[in-house]
Amino acid sequence: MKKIAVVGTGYVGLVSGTCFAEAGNNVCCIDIDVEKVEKLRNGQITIYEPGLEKLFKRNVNEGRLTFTTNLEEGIKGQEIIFLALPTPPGEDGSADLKYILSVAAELGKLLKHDEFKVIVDKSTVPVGTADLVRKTIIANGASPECFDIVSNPEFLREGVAVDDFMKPDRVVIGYSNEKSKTIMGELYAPFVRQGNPVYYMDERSAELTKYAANSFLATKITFINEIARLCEILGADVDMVRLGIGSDDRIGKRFLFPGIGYGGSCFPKDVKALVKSASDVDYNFEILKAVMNVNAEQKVILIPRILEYFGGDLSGKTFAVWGLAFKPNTDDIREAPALEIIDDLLSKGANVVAYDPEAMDNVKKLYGDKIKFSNNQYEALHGADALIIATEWNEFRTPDFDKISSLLKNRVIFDGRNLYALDMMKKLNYYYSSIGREIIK
Ligand SMILES: NC(=O)c1ccc[n+]([C@@H]2O[C@H](COP(=O)([O-])OP(=O)(O)OC[C@H]3O[C@@H](n4cnc5c(N)ncnc54)[C@H](O)[C@@H]3O)[C@@H](O)[C@H]2O)c1
Ligand SMILES: O=c1ccn([C@@H]2O[C@H](COP(=O)(O)OP(=O)(O)O[C@H]3O[C@H](CO)[C@@H](O)[C@H](O)[C@H]3O)[C@@H](O)[C@H]2O)c(=O)[nH]1
Repeated sequence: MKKIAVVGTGYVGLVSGTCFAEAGNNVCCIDIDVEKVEKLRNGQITIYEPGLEKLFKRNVNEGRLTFTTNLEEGIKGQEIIFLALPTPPGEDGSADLKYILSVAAELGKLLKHDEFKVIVDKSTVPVGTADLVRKTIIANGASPECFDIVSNPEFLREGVAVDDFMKPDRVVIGYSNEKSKTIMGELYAPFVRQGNPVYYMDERSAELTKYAANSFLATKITFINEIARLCEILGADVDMVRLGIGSDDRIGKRFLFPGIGYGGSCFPKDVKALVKSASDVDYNFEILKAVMNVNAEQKVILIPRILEYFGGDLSGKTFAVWGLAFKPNTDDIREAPALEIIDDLLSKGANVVAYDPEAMDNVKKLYGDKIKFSNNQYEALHGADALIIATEWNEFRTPDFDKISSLLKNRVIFDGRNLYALDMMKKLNYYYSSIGREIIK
């Protein structure tokens, strides 16, 4: 059993804190957001993540998982301190380290000379941050003997975060001190029983591993999105091409689904930050610059198609939008393609009625009454001129097409996630435009 503090109780902090507690550790999560901590203390979960609530409630009830807003109280007696703080893009695209460094400065004042604590960067941070955190802590009064820094990037995906955390493909630990390596190895032992590796490496390699992983996956998605564009021009079907290449182990089937671009809180900001890190050392990361440009176009690739279908004028038209979250099984709308599509439609004078199983509350906070929200996927279709599918929630995969046809003004679907078979859409007599496939007219 380890005694752990997790500073920052957002997505990563809450998932990792809960999963560490589930493995029998004593975990105190710290956040400056008073309202959030109050809810969590009362056993109320603050994010939608399948499978998390049950573990969260069990560990809160059994006293292994506690919450506070007070850093000093939260780290008291804890041997490992995780930093799960935001690293949003700054104005120049670089990861903004203000949250990490302000907590590091506070820790410098709080660390006691007669205790040893391992301070772990769980946030996604640029190469050199471990050094910077170490220097900041020392500059604020802590002696170098009373702490060590470890870089332990997190690879969980939203929507399947509990599984990703409990059974990680790999754990990456960047360290410079044998004592910390042993402590981290003991902490992760229950999570790597599946035989998956723990890679121990230097801190700088661990920091770069995280950016390289996300940037590679964003590149893979962007590659298939460009193949999809080519398929449309050449009359090929991207879903066939995807299967044809994905069954080669060297390429792999995963993360090869074409769509309306990658979004979320990680890929967009991490690709941008790696390009900036590279340019800071005079390296021009050309592939990633292209990835960013292609993805920006991909997010709104449906708009010219919609315009063309409606003869260039969307004013007064009403669009039903299914899916607002950046991907299914989450309520997260950060950098969601749906929002860019909605903004574009509104700017062209169209009306939007949206439905998402989990993300509507978050969108309401941003849009107020600029768009309408419906109680279920079918209600959104009443009198709409077309349906736009932006997120591949399971419940959109096999809908009642009779119902859709009776509710929509026209049988028109723009599908950003390739949910339906072309043959079926032909039979149902729809105008159906998807990504990298024939348009059914
Ligand atoms: N979301 C993901 O799926 C994911 C996965 C892997 C890695 N990451 C990385 O993990 C880091 C955290 O991401 P997130 O999505 O959990 O962020 P988040 O925005 O959901 O949560 C961050 C939390 O930190 C809190 N906070 C801010 N300043 C604080 C302070 N001084 N003291 C205590 N708490 C403070 C905020 O109130 C918030 O609750 C980022 O670097 C991100 O890139 C995220
Ligand atoms: O074949 C695919 C797979 C994903 N996406 C899109 O890519 C984005 C990101 O998806 P996903 O990676 O599943 O979600 P995240 O929760 O953002 O997870 C990514 O970002 C996290 C934060 O760094 C990392 O920890 C994870 O390993 C990494 O997968 C979403 O918009 C998806 O719609 C596609 O378009 N096609």
